[in-house]
Amino acid sequence: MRTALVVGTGLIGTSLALALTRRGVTVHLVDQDTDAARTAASLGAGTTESPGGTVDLAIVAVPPAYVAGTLAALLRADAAHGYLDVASVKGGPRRELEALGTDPERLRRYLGTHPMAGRERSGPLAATAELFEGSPWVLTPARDTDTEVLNQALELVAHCRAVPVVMDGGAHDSAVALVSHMPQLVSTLVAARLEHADDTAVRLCGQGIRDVTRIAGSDPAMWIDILSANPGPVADLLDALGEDLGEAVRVLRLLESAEPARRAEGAQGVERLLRRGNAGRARVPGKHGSTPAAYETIAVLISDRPGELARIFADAGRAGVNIEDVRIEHATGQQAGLVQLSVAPEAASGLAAALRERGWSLRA
Ligand SMILES: NC(=O)c1ccc[n+]([C@@H]2O[C@H](COP(=O)([O-])OP(=O)(O)OC[C@H]3O[C@@H](n4cnc5c(N)ncnc54)[C@H](O)[C@@H]3O)[C@@H](O)[C@H]2O)c1
Ligand SMILES: O=C(O)C(=O)C[C@]1(C(=O)O)C=C[C@@H](O)C=C1
Repeated sequence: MRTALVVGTGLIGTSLALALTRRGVTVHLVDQDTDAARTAASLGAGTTESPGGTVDLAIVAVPPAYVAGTLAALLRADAAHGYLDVASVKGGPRRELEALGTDPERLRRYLGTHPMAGRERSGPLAATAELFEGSPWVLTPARDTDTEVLNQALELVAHCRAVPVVMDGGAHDSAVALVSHMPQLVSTLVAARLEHADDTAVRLCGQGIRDVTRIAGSDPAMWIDILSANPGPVADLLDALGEDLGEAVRVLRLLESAEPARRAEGAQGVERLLRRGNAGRARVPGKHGSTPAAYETIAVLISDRPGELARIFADAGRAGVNIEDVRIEHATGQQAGLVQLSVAPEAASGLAAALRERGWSLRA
């Protein structure tokens, strides 16, 4: 990739533009707020000059509600060879693009992505080139996504030193409901309890409450968009959390009892909740690089036809396997390449069998 167009030069757009510029890519910056684009340029993220032609990759980093409209306009203008967005929800933008009547041939050149890194602050001044380092970056290719665009996305992720994770768009939206959207609301609700709290209590805030409420400082406008695009799964999770809260209240009331047996039952109930929390917390992975995971690699031969890579990812998705990393070797002068898929060891043999069944050739 030699040239890129970044539309939306806030936190995410400017951060990835900084990373691309550092790797020698010429980045053109556009924002409906010209001050934001100028600020990004002054930080060294690229130029506000128009590309004056088709760029290699257009990256749309505007709030979720404006993603489909922005992409549709870029696609109509043939602004780039490949198109990505980075919105926090994936089902909505694609459906909207289809509903806008986007030519299916052009739609193949679009890939929905989502970097799982961010901050509670918005705008170009909050950006850093290192924002995505070691974090997952989800790619959601459709069955017919152009392989070249998928490769461009992998190049972007590599330039940002993030870790590509390939997923189906719907599975992505369910997963982020659990690991991002529900936590945002819970942090918000805990912080909201402080709004009218007594100063004597607020003065005592230590690191615990800072950790729990950091993301409560996020931009409401952005989160209205995100939650509007994923309300059902988040509401279901909060329903379940409400049951846990009910249980927490029940066992705490037991602890208030004068009867030793009821107090003992209460203590056991509290311990159960705390241990479940320990178990959940233990599953939160460190950033890639800090706790390296041992993956197994499956090598698949592909022909140089459009859509081959997207087809492998779709087949892995159907087999229920998450691809943790991917490397592609193109054999020079040959109409073939080798795709190295890294997966969790327990998933490797199942994935190999599923791919063989679907006609793929695996290299030992
Ligand atoms: N903030 C995060 O932690 C985070 C993390 C991952 C992905 N995302 C996603 O990245 C995208 C951008 O988020 P952000 O945090 O950088 O927001 P931001 O508010 O910092 O930046 C958004 C920028 O988009 C511009 N903009 C809005 N509408 C536009 C339009 N129609 N055309 C051109 N520019 C327009 C705004 O002026 C603003 O500068 C969102 O889709 C969000 O879901 C955010
Ligand atoms: O750490 C933060 O402040 C974030 O905003 C990060 C976070 C997240 O929930 O992990 C928030 C929303 C984005 O879609 C992706 C990342």
